[in-house]
Amino acid sequence: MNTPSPFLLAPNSIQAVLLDLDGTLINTLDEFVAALNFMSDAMQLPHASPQFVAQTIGKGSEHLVRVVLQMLLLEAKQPHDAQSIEHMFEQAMHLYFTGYEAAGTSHVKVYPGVREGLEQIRAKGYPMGIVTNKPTRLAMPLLHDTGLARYAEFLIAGDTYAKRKPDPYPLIQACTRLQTMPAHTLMIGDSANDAAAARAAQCPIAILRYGFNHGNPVETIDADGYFDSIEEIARLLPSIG
Ligand SMILES: O=C(O)COP(=O)(O)O
Ligand SMILES: [Mg+2]
Repeated sequence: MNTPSPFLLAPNSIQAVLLDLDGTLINTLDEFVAALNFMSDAMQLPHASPQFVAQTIGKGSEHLVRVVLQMLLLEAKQPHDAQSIEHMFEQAMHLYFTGYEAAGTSHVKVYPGVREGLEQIRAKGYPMGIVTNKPTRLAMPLLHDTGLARYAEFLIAGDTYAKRKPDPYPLIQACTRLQTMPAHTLMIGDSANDAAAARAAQCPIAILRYGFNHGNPVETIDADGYFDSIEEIARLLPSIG
């Protein structure tokens, strides 16, 4: 851990940038909580705490809904087995999407330094792509309504391929689309999930300190550097355009 960092030692080897979405560009904790509360109300379950939601974000919607549902059933002392959970899971996913879409995008918070950083990265000549575990139907409106879509050449979402982060597959596909070698493609994320995918794809990985790292301190992530904003990362990258 914290061994020599290809990115920090050689920022001039970078030719393109990949961006995670939740916890990196935008903070949609309130939308996650609202969607899960909508689901809970319809299923007559208690509400999950925002803290529990924050530490469960980042591995895709199915993971979030499954873990929260299991936790709430235990809390409500509702008898359940693997089969009844599967049945309820389908209904829960449907309610979760309805709740998330009803929450809208008008209150979504773009983290400080994101717009400035992406503007600089683009001005310096780096093509960018987004690789998130969020499903396309939730990610696309967020990118358009926040105005962040204009910075990315493409969106690879949690349902674009059968495999998602921490699998390296979406990052390797992203490099193919950008026509850059993984070793020259910097991944910027907020969680151990992003770092595991980047390490396996052999992309350098920069981690933001402000996101959601499954409830663990960011310094426990095997990464090439930890940063307070995307603008700070942008300043390290030389102009290539
Ligand atoms: O788990 C999610 O829904 C999103 O996660 P990501 O944008 O951090 O990949
Ligand atoms: Mg994230």
